[in-house]
Amino acid sequence: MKTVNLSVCQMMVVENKEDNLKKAESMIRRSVLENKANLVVLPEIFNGPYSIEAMQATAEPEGGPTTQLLSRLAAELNIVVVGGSIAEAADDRIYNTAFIYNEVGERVGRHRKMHLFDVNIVGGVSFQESSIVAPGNDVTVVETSLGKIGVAICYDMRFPELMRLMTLQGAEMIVVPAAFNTTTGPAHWKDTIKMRAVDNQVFFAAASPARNLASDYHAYGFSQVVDPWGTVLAETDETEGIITATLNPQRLTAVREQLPLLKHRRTDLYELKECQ
Ligand SMILES: O=C(O)CCC(=O)C(=O)O
Repeated sequence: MKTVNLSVCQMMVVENKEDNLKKAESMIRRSVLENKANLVVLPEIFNGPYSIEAMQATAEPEGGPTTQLLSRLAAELNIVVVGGSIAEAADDRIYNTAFIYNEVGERVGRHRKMHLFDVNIVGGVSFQESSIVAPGNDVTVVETSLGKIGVAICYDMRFPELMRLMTLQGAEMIVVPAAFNTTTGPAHWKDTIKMRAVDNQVFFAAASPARNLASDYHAYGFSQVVDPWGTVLAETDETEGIITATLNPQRLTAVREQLPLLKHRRTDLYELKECQ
């Protein structure tokens, strides 16, 4: 991989789609102009609220206004964009999808969330994502000019097998647009980010929306970028803002050489395989 300046835009997502697109555009521009980012990441479902009703209302196909904007900005600013995720209308279904664009605005990857957030936590959050969203079936590792980027969405990051598969497929950075909440966030967000980075010896960036108390779903916030040793390179609180970290490829090489976890796996005793 190359040296990467990664910015996470922890944007305040509101009801109105156009306002969200304007906000995403201005934060992507600021990431480049103020922080010299060459990789910019947005949060999960950034163009409308994270709710069943809103996802139905904001769903659009690839090539719609949201992906057009992301592609145009990637080309104009000469950056790689991991475009958070959107409700994608395709095949008469809705997917929760991240689109990834390169420096000439080409769509170089697409991740459809594989693990859907169907939970009922007593005294806390309840959500039935599968009541509207269909699951994706593909592990996503995107080859870019900056290096190999594994992309997953929110609840996907709780599944260590998926993170390891991406690592075995060459991911050097794992980027996760996410929207944990005020129940599971304080309990698990930072530990999960750290352990996925440490287990797989990758850079790990998790991008949340800012917390909007006017919406039904209270996102946790606290976006983070962590290095392959588990050191936090950048983090924030629950409010809107941009965080930026420099990812140094020598750090990844050094950690993997000095603590060779990936080489020490007992693949004679166990294996992780992709089922077709
Ligand atoms: O895993 C969690 O606690 C939160 C997951 C989530 O909010 C999501 O997948 O959108």
